[in-house]
Amino acid sequence: MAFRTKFKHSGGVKDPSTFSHSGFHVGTVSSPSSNGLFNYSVNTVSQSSPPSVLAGTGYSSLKRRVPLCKVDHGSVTDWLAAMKDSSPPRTRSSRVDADDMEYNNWMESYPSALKNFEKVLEAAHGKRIFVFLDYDGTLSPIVENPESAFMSEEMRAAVKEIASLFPTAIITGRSREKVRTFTLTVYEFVQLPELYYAGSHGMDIMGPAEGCGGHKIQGTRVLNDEGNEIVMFQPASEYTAVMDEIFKLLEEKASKVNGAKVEHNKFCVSVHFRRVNEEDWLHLAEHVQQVLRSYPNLCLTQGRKVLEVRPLILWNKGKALDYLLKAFGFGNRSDVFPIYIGDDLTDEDAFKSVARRKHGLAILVSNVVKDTNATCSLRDPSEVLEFLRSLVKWKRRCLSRHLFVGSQNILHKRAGVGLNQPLT
Ligand SMILES: O=P(O)(O)OC[C@H]1O[C@H](O[C@H]2O[C@H](CO)[C@@H](O)[C@H](O)[C@H]2O)[C@H](O)[C@@H](O)[C@@H]1O
Repeated sequence: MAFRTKFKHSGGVKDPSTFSHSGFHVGTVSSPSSNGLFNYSVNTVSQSSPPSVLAGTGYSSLKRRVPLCKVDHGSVTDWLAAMKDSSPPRTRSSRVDADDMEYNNWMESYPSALKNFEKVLEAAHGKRIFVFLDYDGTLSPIVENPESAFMSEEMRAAVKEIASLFPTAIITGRSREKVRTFTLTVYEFVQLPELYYAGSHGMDIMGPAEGCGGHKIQGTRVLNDEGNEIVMFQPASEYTAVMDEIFKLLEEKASKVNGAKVEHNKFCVSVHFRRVNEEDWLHLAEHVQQVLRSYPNLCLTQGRKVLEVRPLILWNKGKALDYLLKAFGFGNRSDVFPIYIGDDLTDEDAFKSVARRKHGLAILVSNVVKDTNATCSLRDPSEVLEFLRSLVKWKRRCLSRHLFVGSQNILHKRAGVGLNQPLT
């Protein structure tokens, strides 16, 4: 079974693989292979055919189209509309029946990866699984204060086990390196040295140094604390100073808006509006837009109640996933099976990257209806935990079966019996 999606992208975009981010763009994207102009208007995700993942579970057409990407400086009211679009005001507990029905219909198109776990295994059969995890909203629940988004000990234990069985990386908007003493890095939240980390939405990668088919991958080789060679790759390294500058400007502007919070995530500055009254959102957006006007080489993307300013380069979580697979030595292999789990707009680039591959699984974490390039879903981090545990259990079963067959063969050999003959 192939885990691939076929989506129609509208808004004048021919090749979704060329998107740089899911978000607003301010200015143009420079690409070495283009004339520097990368013009498109609105990237919407819509479905024209059912995703083939977990085929047979049925399909209900979802007519709604939600813009994922607003391009050009646009009017600030467009920004505001998108801020509201991506911030469903109600929680599931307070949703009315009609919404539940809509959600159930949606689940037919994006079936639960947990309820269909056997099908997941079937699809992954004989392939090498790589696990990619987003952090906020995937491993940790969304909370009011970004500094308190801790993952549970159970989740940490499950991720640790996953990493002992599959190459595993965290791809997050958070900072990988310490930028400010009082801001926690993603590593300080996860605390697992056995993982690889890509911070700043994939723009700050610490990955394995194996390379693909003997070819060296881009990046600087360094030794980690365990003495292993790793590779560091920062495609936006020349933006370090400008990001420091923009952080200061945005922090100053945001201080005028009650509840706004600005986070320095190294190659991305996040302006949080979760604790800002809705009537002040426009005010905040205006401030951000005003600052950005003087920085045509930066762009704005959007996450869960957060506006994120980042370098305008052709790099995103999807590119980071591709880079890491290459770094693991599996860039061009057809037997790789990446599993990517994420909850946010910025994860859509990674979902697209998985969809472009022959095999793999893109899982959206959501308990509300969302347009997405993922092929299946999990409701919330507690289901992510269950899914990871199932994966661990299954892999352990496979390994012990292997071990059992291996030891049987040794016994057969010792007894001088043919390998396929039963021992009497
Ligand atoms: O790529 P991710 O790992 O999902 O990180 C994206 C952003 O996540 C954080 O913000 C989000 O989670 C906060 C804590 O639950 C929540 O308060 C906020 O509203 C969300 O947007 C993080 O603070 C950002 O720096 C990340 O870029």
